[in-house]
Amino acid sequence: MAKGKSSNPADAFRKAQRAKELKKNKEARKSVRETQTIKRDTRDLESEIRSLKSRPKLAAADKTRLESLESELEYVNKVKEKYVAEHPEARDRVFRTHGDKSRRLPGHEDEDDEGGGGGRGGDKRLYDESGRLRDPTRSVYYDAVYNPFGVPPPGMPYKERTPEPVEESEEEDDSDDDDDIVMPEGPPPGSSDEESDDSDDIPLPEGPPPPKPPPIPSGPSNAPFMRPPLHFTGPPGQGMGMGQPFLPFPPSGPGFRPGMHQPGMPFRPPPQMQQQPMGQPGFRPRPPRPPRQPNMPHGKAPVVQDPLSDAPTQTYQGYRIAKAEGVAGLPARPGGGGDSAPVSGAGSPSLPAKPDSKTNSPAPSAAQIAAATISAAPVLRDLRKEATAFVPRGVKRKAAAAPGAAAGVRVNAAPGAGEVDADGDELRSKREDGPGLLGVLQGVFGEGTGAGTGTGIRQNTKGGQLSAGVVQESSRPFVCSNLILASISSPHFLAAFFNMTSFVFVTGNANKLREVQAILAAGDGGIKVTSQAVDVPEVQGSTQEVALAKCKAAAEALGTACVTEDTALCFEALGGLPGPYIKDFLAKLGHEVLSSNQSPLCLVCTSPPYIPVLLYPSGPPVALVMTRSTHSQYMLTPASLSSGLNTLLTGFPTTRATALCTFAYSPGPGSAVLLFEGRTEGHIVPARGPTHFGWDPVFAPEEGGGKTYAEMDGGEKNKISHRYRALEKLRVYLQDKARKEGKA
Ligand SMILES: O=c1[nH]c(=O)c2ncn([C@@H]3O[C@H](COP(=O)(O)OP(=O)(O)OP(=O)(O)O)[C@@H](O)[C@H]3O)c2[nH]1
Ligand SMILES: [Mg+2]
Repeated sequence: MAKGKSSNPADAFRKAQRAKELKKNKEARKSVRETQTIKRDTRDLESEIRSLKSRPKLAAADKTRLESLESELEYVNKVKEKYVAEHPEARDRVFRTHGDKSRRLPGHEDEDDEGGGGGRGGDKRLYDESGRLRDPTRSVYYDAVYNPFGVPPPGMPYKERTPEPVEESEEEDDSDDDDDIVMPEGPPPGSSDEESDDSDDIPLPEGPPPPKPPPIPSGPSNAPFMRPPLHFTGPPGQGMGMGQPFLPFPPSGPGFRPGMHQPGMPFRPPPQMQQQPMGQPGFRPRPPRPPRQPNMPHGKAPVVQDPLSDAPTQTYQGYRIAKAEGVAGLPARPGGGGDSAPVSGAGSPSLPAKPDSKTNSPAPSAAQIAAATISAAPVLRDLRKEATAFVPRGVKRKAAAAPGAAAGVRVNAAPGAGEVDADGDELRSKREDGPGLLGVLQGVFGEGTGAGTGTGIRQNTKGGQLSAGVVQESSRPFVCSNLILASISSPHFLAAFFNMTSFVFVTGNANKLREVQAILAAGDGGIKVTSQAVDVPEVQGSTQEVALAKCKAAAEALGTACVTEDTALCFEALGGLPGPYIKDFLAKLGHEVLSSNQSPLCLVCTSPPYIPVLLYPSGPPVALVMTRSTHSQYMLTPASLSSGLNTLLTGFPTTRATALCTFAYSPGPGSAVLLFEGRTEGHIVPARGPTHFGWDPVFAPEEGGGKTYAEMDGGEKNKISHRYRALEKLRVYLQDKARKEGKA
């Protein structure tokens, strides 16, 4: 592989294309510059040179300036000479300075001398008597549809666009006409140009000059402004002034203005009116200018946009349109028959179709040519097309795919968010109804009834908003907004609005406290418990007396409201004993010695006959205590009352017992104490189950299905226990009390 060359043929091709393009652009720019140089008017240059030379003494700066001007003039003339050598017929248009009369064709010596001001003749030559521009198409503001008079916007100075070489020559022709200069015989200068896509040079047509234009029918000479026809709708190749009959224009009444298109009548503007009366020698009808294409600058659209050119910038759209329609559709200009108007064959059904080079359509006949009409239909701009000319291709493709969407193919920008309807709007599917906040609250606090009292939540519609009410005794619902509902879960709110209260439970028994908390937690809530261990003396007496004394002492010790609890286990057979003294009994006796889950006790008699005796704890509560009576003999004696709480009832006809719980509430020191009792009936049975809480193993409640308290789990016991029943009464009291206090 050669060094420095790309191994990628695609890259190499791209580079070659790029180089080719750059070269072409460079040549195009060069060509444009040369074109501008060729058409440059050197009179100002020569005038300044003469002025400088006429001075007796030149300063250094003036000398430099003179040299620069001379050098510049020499360069311009050199370029012009070169061009004239290739296009001799263009000599007069190229050399038109005062100092270069020698270079001009005979008969043109006086040209430009009359103008005085040169150039474009000043204001008086710009405007006609009625103050309108003689040639509005030269105005940079000219638009065939929107500004046919070329009037500058308010506050803006009038500016002329830079003419193309061809137009320059026309311009000169026009000025010649204006100056009443008799034109020499021969082809008009304007016919020397040839339209071409390639603007690299100024091609001049070969062959004979075009014939003289046909006579123009006379029109109203007092027409204030006549615009050249916009469209020549004759067959291609037959431009104006090609010997074809020029169709007469419809008569125009006084005050006729371009653009006043009468309905149902094709608009055919009259030919350009010149100051010189038509028909006089020297009069040459101005050839029609090509109509301005939408978004195209005036005049021809050069294929290559020269950034250095002072010509109005041509838009891309204009270039595309010119290339696709205008330039491609321009007829060949045989021999240069003056400026050609774009030919439209497809625009009118009465006109012959434009010949297609691909299909080798025959050339239009004379009849077709004769039937050609000039159309001045306004050029309608497709603004939408213009605006979207630069839309990226990818977007266009998507837009082109849009009809598919109409056929049902839709893009859901939020998949999963839901179905869309025919209009693409999301269909709001009904969500499954959940309990919602209201439902949750109602599940917790109940659903308040309309007129009754009690606590509950119910929906209330007010002002379209979901509200909730708490039905209380007053039957006056508390209405709150959704925002307040959101804060209902706070304990403070619950305590305040649902009569939640708390109390201090004075006890030294952890098992008691645990059960109280569990019972309250399993209930309908609303009561918080804190515990305090206070060593208070327990008096003797009935359960009530003991409970009252205990609570009173606790309240006084604490100096505040409190709750105490006292438990009694009352054996029926013993007249209610141990009752409130069960704690001491339990402490002394404990549980029974034998229990069903213990291994059989093997007793061995050490005296003759030494018969081993196996004793099992089943059967009647017979407990035998083996005592040594002699040194060689052991005796089995009943255990009797000597051991175990459950053995207290041995020999008694009933084992029935009552578990009694008494809660005592003191509102405070010195206040009356309230008692709340709960009872659970059962039997004293041999101990079964865990032994961690008092006499639970030996108490079998009647509702327990034969189980002892100890054999039940916490939940089971707390539903039927003496403590639960007493506590429930206390809760109801405290909540009612709180409600009443809250109400007050
Ligand atoms: O098996 C049991 N199941 C129970 O449900 C239960 N409740 C109380 N007890 C026991 O009965 C005596 C009560 O005496 P008691 O009321 O004076 O209680 P206490 O002194 O332990 O505490 P407190 O007085 O500080 O509250 C104490 O030995 C408690 O252990 C229970 N035993
Ligand atoms: Mg106690």
